[in-house]
Amino acid sequence: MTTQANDLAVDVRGLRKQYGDVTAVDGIDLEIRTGEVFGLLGPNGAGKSTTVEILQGNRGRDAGEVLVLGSDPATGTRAWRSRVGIVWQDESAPAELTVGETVRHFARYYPRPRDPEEVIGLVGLEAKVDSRIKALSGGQRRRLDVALGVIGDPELLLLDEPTTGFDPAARRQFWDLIRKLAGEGTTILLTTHYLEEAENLADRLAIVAKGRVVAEGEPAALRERHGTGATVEWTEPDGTPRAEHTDTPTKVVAELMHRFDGEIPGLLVTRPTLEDVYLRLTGQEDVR
Ligand SMILES: Nc1ncnc2c1ncn2[C@@H]1O[C@H](COP(=O)(O)OP(=O)(O)OP(=O)(O)O)[C@@H](O)[C@H]1O
Repeated sequence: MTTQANDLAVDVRGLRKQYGDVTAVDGIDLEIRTGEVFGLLGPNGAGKSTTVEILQGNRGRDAGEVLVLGSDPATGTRAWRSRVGIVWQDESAPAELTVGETVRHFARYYPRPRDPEEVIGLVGLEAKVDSRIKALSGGQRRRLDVALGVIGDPELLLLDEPTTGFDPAARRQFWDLIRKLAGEGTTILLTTHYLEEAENLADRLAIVAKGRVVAEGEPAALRERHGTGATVEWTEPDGTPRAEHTDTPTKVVAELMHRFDGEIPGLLVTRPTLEDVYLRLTGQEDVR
């Protein structure tokens, strides 16, 4: 099936960005379909933030074609900007203002904003509407950042490492929020270091390493495609644990059955996890 150009919220071909001697983005292609949650997953320094900044129109590029909601971000108009929601890292909203004041204030920048009270509810900050920003926890602060990112009712939301520094409970609450926004039809691009986050949220993801996309697709399909073989583990009669990596696990198990003449002690057959695939593709196998 070919994707129509107008089904794409983001269409990137051959993107390159150099900082002096450092090649941050080395020929990235990306297609993000309207309505999907897309994860850009990769280790530190892979080029994720640079890519997102270029999509936001906040950073120039050295080469490549980039269309975001049909426009080149480098020449994006004010009307285009109002259709793209950006969740800034370390948003510098005035600390003395309350949550309610801040969201209502930002709403005035947009031609067709969402209702501020509804957005505060959406991000789960109803109880904090009269709290000053400086009194919010890190996770609540991040929710406010998302509220400011969606107050203009964007078609596309760009989130750069939205949950870095969250505790596990805050991360899960944040995932619910992203799913809610996706359920309303917002196209979402998020970058993350966390494989679990990408696997839980993303309809499709691209794994980036050293400025290149090394794999792309639905999480389950990536595991299928790149996670070859299986590991068969068992225990020998003298108690020695054994493991064999193989492309034909059924054959190995059949041979073991024959040798043991029935039950195989400690039998375990495992396929590579997406984490194994990710670590291999990003050249981090040794960290396990
Ligand atoms: N303003 C800059 N000036 C010089 N080099 C930069 C600049 N911004 C990023 N880089 C370099 O470009 C490369 C890619 O950085 P980038 O921040 O895009 O990666 P990232 O995948 O977002 O990493 P992280 O997960 O650590 O945020 C890195 O080597 C980084 O040091």
